[in-house]
Amino acid sequence: LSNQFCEVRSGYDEAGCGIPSSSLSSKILIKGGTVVNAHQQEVADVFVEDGIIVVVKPNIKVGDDVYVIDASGKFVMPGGIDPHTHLAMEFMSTETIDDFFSGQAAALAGGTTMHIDFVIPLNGSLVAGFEAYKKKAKKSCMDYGFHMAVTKWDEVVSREMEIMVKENGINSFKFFMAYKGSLMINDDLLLEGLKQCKSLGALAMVHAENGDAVFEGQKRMIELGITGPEGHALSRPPVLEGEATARAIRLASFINTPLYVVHVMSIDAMEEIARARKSGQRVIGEPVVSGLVLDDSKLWDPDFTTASKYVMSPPIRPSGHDKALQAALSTGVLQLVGTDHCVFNSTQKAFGIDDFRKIPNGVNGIEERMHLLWDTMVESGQISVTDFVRVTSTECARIFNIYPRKGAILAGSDADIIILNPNSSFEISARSHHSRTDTNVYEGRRGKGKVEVTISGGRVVWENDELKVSPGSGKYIEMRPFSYLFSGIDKADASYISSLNAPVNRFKSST
Ligand SMILES: NC(=O)NCCC(=O)O
Ligand SMILES: [Zn+2]
Ligand SMILES: [Zn+2]
Repeated sequence: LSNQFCEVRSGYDEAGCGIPSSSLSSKILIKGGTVVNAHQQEVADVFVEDGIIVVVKPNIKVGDDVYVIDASGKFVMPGGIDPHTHLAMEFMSTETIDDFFSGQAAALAGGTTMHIDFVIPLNGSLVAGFEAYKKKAKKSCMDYGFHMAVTKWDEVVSREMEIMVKENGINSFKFFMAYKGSLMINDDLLLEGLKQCKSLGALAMVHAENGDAVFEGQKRMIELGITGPEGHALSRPPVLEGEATARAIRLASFINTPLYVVHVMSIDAMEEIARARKSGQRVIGEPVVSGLVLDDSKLWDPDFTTASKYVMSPPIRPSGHDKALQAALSTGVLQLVGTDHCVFNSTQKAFGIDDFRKIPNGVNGIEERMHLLWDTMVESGQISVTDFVRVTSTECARIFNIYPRKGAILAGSDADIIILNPNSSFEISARSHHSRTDTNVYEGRRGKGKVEVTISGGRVVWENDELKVSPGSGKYIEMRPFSYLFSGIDKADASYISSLNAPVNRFKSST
């Protein structure tokens, strides 16, 4: 029954959960673990009360009313923050199978304690989209925030962006450069959006693929009779991701505002980001776990259910891109890791059995991200344990301006904490995962390092392979504008203007 989870409403322990009710105590002491922050690691105890970390130091003494967890030999780390998810998203004529409860329950079982989901406007309206997502998120069992997509442009949308930032706790807007005919925007809109983001101190995010060229590529595949899942990848090659990434970077440079490139899947896109960052531009690159650990080979699998589960955009690339993205993450070219968790079950994927263009795009990852990254990056020696915390949690909190409330094990931070045993191991399967989908793109993967305990908002929600989660216990985390990425932008603008060396109104008549 390991893929079931107990729903616990505060105050009682449902029969069969198997977790001592003392773990529901509002006071927790984590003893003797190695506490890891992005800036340092040290052996210390962590004392939590009423959802907040109260003190971090060695040898804390407590009374009998405290639930004590022995973490010796294990790592005590900030819960993961997934910057990129789609729960209960209406997309490609269907809706993702994980909602804000099942997706978050899966996240908690894998050591992620906060995620930032993308609000999709309703008929272009940001306010209507926000209201709809607020309702969807009522069943949340962990903390969450929102990015907002912008899919059309007029004065109303421009004003709604301001309302989102000033009244609704949103500090990032996503522009889809692909999905022609649905979410896709053009350069004109992107420029307007970048300007408005800059003036509001909000971060512009892009899904970078050339949507017009993808449309052409899809026609080409269909004309060639390539209708299976491999046609998806062949219709949108890396060059189209590189082109759109370069274009978005140059437009952001022209406006002089920071840019965040979501789901960087190819060497082509990564190299554009590397070049821009080398020149001093503020560009953030987010690889997702599928791009880091998978290659495209399974798209050619003779079984449609198997092949179609790998369809996502941008596509999972041929072998070689994965290793290059790992290297870029370990050297700081890319800064944080998301999942783009956007799951459809095999029945939904089968909508595209005759035509890959109808396969709903998206893969799982919210439960698997922390384990796969630990195994792939830390166990292999590519990154340190402190870097693991940085790329899975702290950097996300900094970029979206919620650090050190989130992303740290410090006195005063929210008690979102995981305990990872480096000597234990994990195995991934759709039979045991907590997502509602019936397939898993990481099926059969095993690795070292296991999240044994997850504490969310000061409550033990995952222990002994059992989940104890309650709908409605998650909080909406408002995110303020003008993160560190905006510091100094005004000075750069001023020096740009003085560098123009062009007189104002030089030939304009004074009359
Ligand atoms: N990535 C994907 O295939 N589905 C989710 C929507 C998006 O992020 O583009
Ligand atoms: Zn996208
Ligand atoms: Zn996405």
